[in-house]
Amino acid sequence: MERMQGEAEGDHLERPSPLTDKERVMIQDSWAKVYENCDDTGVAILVRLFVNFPSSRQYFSQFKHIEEPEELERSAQLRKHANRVMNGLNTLVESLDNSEKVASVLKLLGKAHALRHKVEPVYFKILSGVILEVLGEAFSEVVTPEVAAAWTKLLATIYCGINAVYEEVGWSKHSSSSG
Ligand code: HEM
Repeated sequence: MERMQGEAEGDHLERPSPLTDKERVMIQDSWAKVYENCDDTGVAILVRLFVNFPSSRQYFSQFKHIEEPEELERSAQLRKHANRVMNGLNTLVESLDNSEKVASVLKLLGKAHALRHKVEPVYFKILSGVILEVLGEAFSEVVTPEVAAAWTKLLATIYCGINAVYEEVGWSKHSSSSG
C-alpha cells in the first residue's frame, strides 16, 4: 500500500546541522563502495521507488503504466534517470566540503524538477527513504547504524535544500499538470 507523508500542513522542515568531518568521511567512504555498483544500485533504488510508491511513476511518460518490476527494470527512461540520480548524488558527495557547489547543484535540480518536470517535492523525501533502505540492505557491511545516521542527515539536508528552491520558484500544488 502506498503511504506518503510530508506534505501535511505544519510539517515544518528543520534544516539539519552541518555535517561533521567524521560524518563527511563516513559518507564518502561508504559512497565509494556504492558508486562502484552505480548502475545496479541506481536501478534497484528507482525500481523500488516506482513499485512501492506507484504514484511516483506519473511523471515518466514511458513507464507510468508499467507495474511489473522486471519490465520497469528494462525501461530505458528509468535506467537513464537512475544514472542521473546516481551522478547527482556523486557530485553532491564529492562536494560536501564546498557548500556553494552543493547549493548550486540543488538549485539546478530543484528548478528542473519544479518548473520543467513539475514533480511534487514530497517525492524527494520519499526517494531519500528508499535510498537509505536500499543502501542499508545492499551494503550492510559498510552502512553501519552510524553511517546510516550520517546518510540520513545528508539526505535531509538535500531535501531541505530542494524544498527551499521549490519555495523560491513559487511552487504550488496547482502548478502540477496532473492536478
Ligand atoms: C536526488 C534526486 C534526483 C536527482 C539527482 C535527479 C536528477 C535528474 C536530472 C539530472 C534530470 C535531467 C534534468 C533536466 O531535465 O534538466 C532529471 C529528470 C527528471 N527527473 Fe529527476 N532527479 C532526482 C529525483 C527525482 C524524483 C524524486 C522524481 C519524481 C518522482 C524525478 C523525476 C524526473 C523526471 C520526470 C525527469 C524527466 C525525465 C525524462 O525526461 O526522461 N526526479 N532528474
